Amino acid sequence: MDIRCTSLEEVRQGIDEIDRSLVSLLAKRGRLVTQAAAFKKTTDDVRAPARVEQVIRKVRELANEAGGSAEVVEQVYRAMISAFITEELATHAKLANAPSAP
Ligand SMILES: O=C(O)C(=O)C[C@]1(C(=O)O)C=C[C@@H](O)C=C1
Repeated sequence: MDIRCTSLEEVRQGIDEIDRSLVSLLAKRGRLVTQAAAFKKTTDDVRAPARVEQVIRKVRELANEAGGSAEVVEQVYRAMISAFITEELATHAKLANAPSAP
């Protein structure tokens, strides 16, 4: 059960606390996405549109189960994955240009 806030300050304290957790989880997710680049051959593999749609379907379900907005969660996830794809493409390009081990 969510705590009922009695002031805007209390609301913002709650939001700040959640942001701390979210940013930490985003950093952790980012490190996993970076590792994914090493397992992919082409830039199409990096973009993996079918996987993106699978993730979106899943997080919409999770949002509904949690009593949140599936629309908001989808928008947030599409923006987030787009940023991670940019980062993963950069990692993929670096790996492709790196000299291979003897
Ligand atoms: O699942 C992958 O293959 C990933 O690289 C992760 C991820 C994601 O952020 O969820 C990122 C890039 C792809 O477009 C698909 C999904």
